[in-house]
Amino acid sequence: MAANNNSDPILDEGGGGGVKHEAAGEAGEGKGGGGGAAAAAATQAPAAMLPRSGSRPQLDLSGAAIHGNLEDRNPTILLPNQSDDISHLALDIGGSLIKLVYFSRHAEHSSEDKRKLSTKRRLGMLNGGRRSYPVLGGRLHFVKFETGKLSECLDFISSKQLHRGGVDSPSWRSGAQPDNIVIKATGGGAFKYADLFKERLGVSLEKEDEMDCLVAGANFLLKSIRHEAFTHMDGQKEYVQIDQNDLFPFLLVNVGSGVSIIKVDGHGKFQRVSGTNVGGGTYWGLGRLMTKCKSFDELLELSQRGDNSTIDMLVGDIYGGLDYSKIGLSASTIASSFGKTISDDKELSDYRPEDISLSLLRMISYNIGQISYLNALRYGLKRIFFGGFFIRGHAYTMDTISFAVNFWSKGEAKAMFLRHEGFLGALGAFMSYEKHGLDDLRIHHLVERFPMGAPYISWMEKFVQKGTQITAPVPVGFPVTTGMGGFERPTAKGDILRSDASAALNVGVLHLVPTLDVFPLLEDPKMYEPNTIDLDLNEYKYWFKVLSDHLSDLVDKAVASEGGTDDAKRRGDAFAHAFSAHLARLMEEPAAYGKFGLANLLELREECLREFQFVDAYVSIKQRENEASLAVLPDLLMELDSMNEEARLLALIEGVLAANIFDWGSRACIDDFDMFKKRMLADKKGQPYKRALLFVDNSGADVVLGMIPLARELLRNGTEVVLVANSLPALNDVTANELPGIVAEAAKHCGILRKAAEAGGLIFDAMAGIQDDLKDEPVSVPLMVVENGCGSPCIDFRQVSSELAAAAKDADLLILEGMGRSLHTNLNARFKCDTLKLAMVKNQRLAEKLFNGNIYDCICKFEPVHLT
Ligand SMILES: Nc1ncnc2c1ncn2[C@@H]1O[C@H](COP(=O)(O)OP(=O)(O)OP(=O)(O)O)[C@@H](O)[C@H]1O
Ligand SMILES: CC(C)(CO)[C@@H](O)C(=O)NCCC(=O)O
Ligand SMILES: [Mn+2]
Repeated sequence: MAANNNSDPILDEGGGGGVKHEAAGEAGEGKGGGGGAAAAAATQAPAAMLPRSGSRPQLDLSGAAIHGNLEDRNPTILLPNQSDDISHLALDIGGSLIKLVYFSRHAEHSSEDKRKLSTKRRLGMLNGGRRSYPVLGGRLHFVKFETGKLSECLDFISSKQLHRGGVDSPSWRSGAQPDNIVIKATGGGAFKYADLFKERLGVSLEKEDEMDCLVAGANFLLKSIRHEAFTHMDGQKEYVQIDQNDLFPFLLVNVGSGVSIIKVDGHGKFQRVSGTNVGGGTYWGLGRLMTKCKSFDELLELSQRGDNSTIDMLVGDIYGGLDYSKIGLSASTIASSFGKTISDDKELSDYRPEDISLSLLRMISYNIGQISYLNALRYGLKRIFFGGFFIRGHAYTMDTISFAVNFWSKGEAKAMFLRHEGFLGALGAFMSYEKHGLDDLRIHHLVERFPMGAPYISWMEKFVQKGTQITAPVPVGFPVTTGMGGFERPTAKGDILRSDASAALNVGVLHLVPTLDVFPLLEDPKMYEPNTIDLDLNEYKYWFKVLSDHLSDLVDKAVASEGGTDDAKRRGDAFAHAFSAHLARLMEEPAAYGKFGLANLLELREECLREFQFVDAYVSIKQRENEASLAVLPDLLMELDSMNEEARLLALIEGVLAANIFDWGSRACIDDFDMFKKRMLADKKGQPYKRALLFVDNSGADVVLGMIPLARELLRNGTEVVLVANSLPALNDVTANELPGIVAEAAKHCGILRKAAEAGGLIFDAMAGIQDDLKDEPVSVPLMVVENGCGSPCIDFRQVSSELAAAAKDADLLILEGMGRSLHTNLNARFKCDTLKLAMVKNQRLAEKLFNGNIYDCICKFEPVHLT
């Protein structure tokens, strides 16, 4: 059988640039193959009815579309942009910046099709009411404006109608004037600008206490976002796993215009213990006066090229170049910030703005770090979280603060930073809306995405023009410490700081998905790590190249999948720019989006396609593959049925692996087949598996000639089979929407499949033209299809669909198939039931790295729970 017949167009080198049509035809010569490639009847739904996930959020398709079976009498019409009329917006109006957090919600797409309902009934999921989730599903967006440009902020709110619940809220569409809209607001501006909001937008600001909000926001982030907090030392960012049971007490330092220092003891339990008026406003204000910079970012950017030793008086300046080691001060330690400017008879204009900016930045950051440490010491606290927009994700600022904390506490206290640094107050204000129920959110309900702002077409054009600007490398300071208390000057990688437009690439949109669950069969969810290999810079470089090389091919496919129209081409262009921008961003800072693994990277690409409204780039390729494979299925089934049980099991597993290990000269790097066979055959007299979850991968030969025949064998043994497929398209992976159609087609050739599919609610009506193969033994166990909650070629078992979680409850066998789900992710994952991981390693580099093996080596890893 051809090695690449279940080729994954991106994950494998072997597969090349696309799904090989011929592969299914070639399958006949192999061990587990059938013959011929005559076209079978189309099995797939037209593109219009494709992905609809109940679990993961959907793209913002702008137009209405029919959902469900087109043949249905009353198909549901989706209004994808529709949202509810709840309060959507909260504000934090500070001395320097206005922060907005707003929520957009997608309507619950009512009618689920018959199949899904029947699956849910079978899985016991229909007993509760419709609103079984305490939290609303939707997205949280984060935006900021300068307080000095308040009217821009008002225009933004007004253009998006955020104060009325969003452009698509019913009240807005019906033109109803909301009479008494109340918006939660915190920060001084909630008092100062209340009248202006009333006047301009007709809304009342409901004031929430600033400190309450800061604490609520920080607690929420630390509780609910997996990679929120990180340390930053010597240019290295490291995410910190927060132990929920050991979070309090901590010190929260919010560095805004001024600095508030708060001791936090629990939810709503805190005390503002100190503060300092030397803060972000000081840096920006003094800096502006002294350097004539026009923006904060310009000032920060200058500092990256500065040398503070021309301005600061160093210990060495005082000690004739020597360290004062007796008290622990190196010659390069700043003895007195700006101290050098006293002795010179120089004017301000004689100093380089770069040097001034750096001196100021160091003075203020160091001072904040030191005061924070003293307060931590005062209350015996070990952890200090720093927020506020003064931090601005700037490496040098964070390093300086960390250095001060580390130096003065002799390593006892730890400075940590928050990805949503400046949004603590606004988030806290947002959380004070009770009806959002955000308190009930758990970590697995949140998915962070990094959209570029599509699908606003006019904006997209701008994006294409600006693409190069955004993708330009952005410098970050990588300061080097010099022993006792000193820093060398930062070495900048370039000369501009990430612009505010692309600063959106730091904080994504938070998707609240209450239907996601932790997979209940994970042995230890706390220890679970989906990604097999850490994406370090080297790995990034490799994947950057793979993904970049493949980009134009993907764009071609995507554009073709949308009919190749001008609009599709434009979107294709925009997608390419957007995805390249993401890659460039991650290359310069792999941890920019939180702790990012290969699974996240691959999902990012799929999400990016969706953002630019490419519903399913591989739709026609998948269709063609399925047809070709279905045409050879009857022959394969016949061949399989002529074998004895043992030979058949081997042929089935090889069929899934899509390789004849011997003919290909490849070996099995992990080969537990005999163990699996023993469990399946020898132990069979005892007890067959009760329920198997089969995680399927690619369309075409992979699913039709690999997984479906394997499913059939399990059914024949009396095992219930649940086929688990993607909720949303990803590459050529088969989706949960497509799979029932494929199974129904396959069932035309096989009584076992047909009976099981009927029992599982996959087939309702007696099908015309069915070939009733009476040789098949009768089975009554059902065959079901459930969605996995993902739109990625990989799977993260911490966040799966509630359907899958329900199906897992009675499962005693998992079969994970394909590189994405059983190699790139989950190779080392342990489950509470027997697990079979099947994959062919279609990537030389990975084969070497993981197994010291070769491309086309195979993995058949069986992990029984009771090794007896
Ligand atoms: N684009 C920007 N414009 C102005 N200041 C910025 C910008 N980006 C970062 N900053 C820094 O962030 C600081 C403001 O941070 P933040 O928004 O957390 O405080 P604030 O809420 O405005 O102030 P306060 O809480 O004291 O009222 C500024 O003083 C400046 O140092
Ligand atoms: C006045 C606030 C709380 C406004 O956000 C802030 O700017 C601040 O904490 N300033 C420092 C004031 C002080 O404690 O000295
Ligand atoms: Mn503030």
